[in-house]
Amino acid sequence: MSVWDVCRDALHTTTPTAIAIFTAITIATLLITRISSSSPVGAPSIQRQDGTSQLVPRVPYWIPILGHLPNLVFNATDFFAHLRKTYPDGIFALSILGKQHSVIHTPGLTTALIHTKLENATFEETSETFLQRVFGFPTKSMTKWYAARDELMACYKTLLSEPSLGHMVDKTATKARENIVNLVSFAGSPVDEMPWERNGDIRITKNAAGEEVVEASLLPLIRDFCAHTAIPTLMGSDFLVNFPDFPTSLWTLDAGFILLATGLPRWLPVPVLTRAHIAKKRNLDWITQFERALEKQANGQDPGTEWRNIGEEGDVGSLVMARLEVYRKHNWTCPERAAIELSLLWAANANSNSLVFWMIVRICADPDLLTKIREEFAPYIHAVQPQSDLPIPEAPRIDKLDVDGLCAHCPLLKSCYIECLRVDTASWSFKVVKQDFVLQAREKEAQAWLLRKGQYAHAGHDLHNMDPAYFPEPEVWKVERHIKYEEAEGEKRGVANMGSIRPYGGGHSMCKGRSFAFKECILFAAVILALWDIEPAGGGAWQIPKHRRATGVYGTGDNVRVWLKRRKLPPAEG
Ligand code: HEM
Repeated sequence: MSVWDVCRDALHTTTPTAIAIFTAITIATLLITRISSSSPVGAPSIQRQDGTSQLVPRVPYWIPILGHLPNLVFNATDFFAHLRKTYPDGIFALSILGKQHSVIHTPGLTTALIHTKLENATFEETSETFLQRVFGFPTKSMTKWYAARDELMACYKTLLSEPSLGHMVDKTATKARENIVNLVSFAGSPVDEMPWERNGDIRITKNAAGEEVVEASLLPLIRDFCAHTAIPTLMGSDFLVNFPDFPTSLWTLDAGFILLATGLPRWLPVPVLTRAHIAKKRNLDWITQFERALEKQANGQDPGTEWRNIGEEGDVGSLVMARLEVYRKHNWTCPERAAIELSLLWAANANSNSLVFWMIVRICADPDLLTKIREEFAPYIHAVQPQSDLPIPEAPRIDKLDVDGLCAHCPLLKSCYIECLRVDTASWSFKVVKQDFVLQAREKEAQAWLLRKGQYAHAGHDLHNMDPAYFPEPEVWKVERHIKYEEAEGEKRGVANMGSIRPYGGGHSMCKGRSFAFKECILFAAVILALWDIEPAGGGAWQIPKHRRATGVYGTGDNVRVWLKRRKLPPAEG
């Protein structure tokens, strides 16, 4: 007898009285849950003696245990927009699977949370869970992790400060200059395509004017172009030559990030999860081979012909080289090292590359803005068309590229970057509360809130970014929002800055790649727009693609098909 037969028989044999009792119990349970869940979190006995700190207001819910989980699964965006309005003081508490989660959405409280002392609240447990479940760090090696953690963290100064940051940016710029002429190669056959074209479903066709154009899917094309251009800066020039499918496998892991983070086993029949497990293993194998080659090189042995550049001064980036010393000092195995580097490569690509995609879409969708941006960056990036008598024209060439100038003197381009971080990014900072503590913004007479041990605290940066109290018409992408004009030397100069937007989190766990991310996003957007004309496939107006939630910068499920053609450039002199 099937389960269905059992249920049908049960329904037939159930008396109307039993159904009435069941319905009454269900309604009573829902009502009791709704009423009992509407008091503040925690017992009144823990209210502070001075009576100044309040318990976090709890959002009522109907279903025991699940709490607000259904709201998050089915309608998170509207649910949070409603809560932001209902709790204008900037904090409310949700219940999910019996755990209390306080969510913060005002800048003052966010600053207080991200700068709170580590003994009050910390992100570390969560990042360790990610390290093990998503990036494959062996659980049995955690003591090694604790012993080396501070030294490994200290290596991040190479990402944040000069001269190493400048070297990274220079290397990325050199590679970008080289690669951008073949953003699409017009090769006509998959074997001859550039590695970043392979996921872009490339076709050569003609536009209405009869010009040859390449039709491509924009998100995979941009994402892979950025990955193939920036990863050598961290991992050296051999890594992607040996493992050209690494970025594709990284996106597969990224698509299953949340499922991997839950710790669900590999054998569960969930295709995204299975693919993510396979991708994780493949990526770890590849990075382990890289680590073995680095180790051989460090021991004065031959790493093999496929790693011929690994020993060149400056080929592998300073962060990876600095960490190599720590790994060797603490006797880490190559698979242990690989997990840490996989987490770095994910962090370095998952957000920036999609952000460049959004910048290109938003700028190209507004032809006036595109013209102004090209005028703005013209003094810092210049490309020419070399003349030739041959029937096939030579590839264009960037003869000037000044990344510092692009970053410092192009407020409109910078404001595009900031507006995309506001609209197209949904990062949250997340902490586990380790002991009861009072959270209070620094403004005068700000309300103090009591957070309790064992709860979770989240700063929902996107809730603030979409708050009409701070950003009028928040859902509209407006580039001018972040620019202020100042008088300097008799001239009006625009200056763009982040204001209260915090896409990189803050405090102890703040993004370590933020300075590099800013420079590479500006660089990539500028080189793409300087050399290429991009329009929707088939012509016509752009449709802004719909967001699909990701871990930070949004992705999209829409296939944005575009036509790309080389811009008409001035002839090279001489
Ligand atoms: C637009 C691009 C990027 C965005 C929006 C972004 C955002 C973030 C966020 C929100 C965090 C967590 C912060 C917190 O918990 O408070 C983070 C962590 C991190 N990011 Fe980024 N990131 C970007 C690019 C990069 C790049 C290019 C790199 C490396 C080159 C990088 C390296 C890291 C690292 C190593 C961490 C972990 C920090 C830690 O555990 O202490 N990120 N990022």
